[in-house]
Amino acid sequence: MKCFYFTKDEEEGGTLSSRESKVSWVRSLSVASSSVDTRKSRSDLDSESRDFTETFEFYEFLTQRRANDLRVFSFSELKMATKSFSRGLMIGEGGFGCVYRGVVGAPCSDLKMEVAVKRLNRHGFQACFSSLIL
Ligand SMILES: Nc1ncnc2c1ncn2[C@@H]1O[C@H](COP(=O)(O)OP(=O)(O)OP(=O)(O)O)[C@@H](O)[C@H]1O
Repeated sequence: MKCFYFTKDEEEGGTLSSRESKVSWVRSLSVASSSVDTRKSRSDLDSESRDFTETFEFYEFLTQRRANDLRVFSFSELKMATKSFSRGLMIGEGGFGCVYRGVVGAPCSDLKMEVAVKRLNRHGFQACFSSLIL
């Protein structure tokens, strides 16, 4: 799992699509990072920025990691995937934080995947995920 720091400005909630299906993951974090829009300029990103995941620095980080063929999810995406870390979706708790059931979508597709999302305790603004094991 890969974890990231985020700012405290995350306000987005969200609902999940009703078109959810269980998918066996061959690799967690498996969606290619090529989905990152390489045409964005620094000024485009900075003018759109609301949190670290939308800054030019984070964008650079994503493009540098392109070689490993992993998709990096933003905190907003994981927050939405778990309905704002709903207690009703909590499936476990480890030494470093709680684990939630969630659903994430693949880019350019209606495919939905069930995942386990761990929200780390430190400041409460990091999260990571793996495939859901039932
Ligand atoms: N991929 C998963 N699918 C389903 N349930 C999971 C998954 N990962 C964790 N869980 C649930 O969450 C609980 C806590 O998992 P976690 O990985 O946080 O444990 P841990 O290794 O003790 O944690 P930590 O690394 O924080 O000490 C597990 O016991 C399990 O019930």
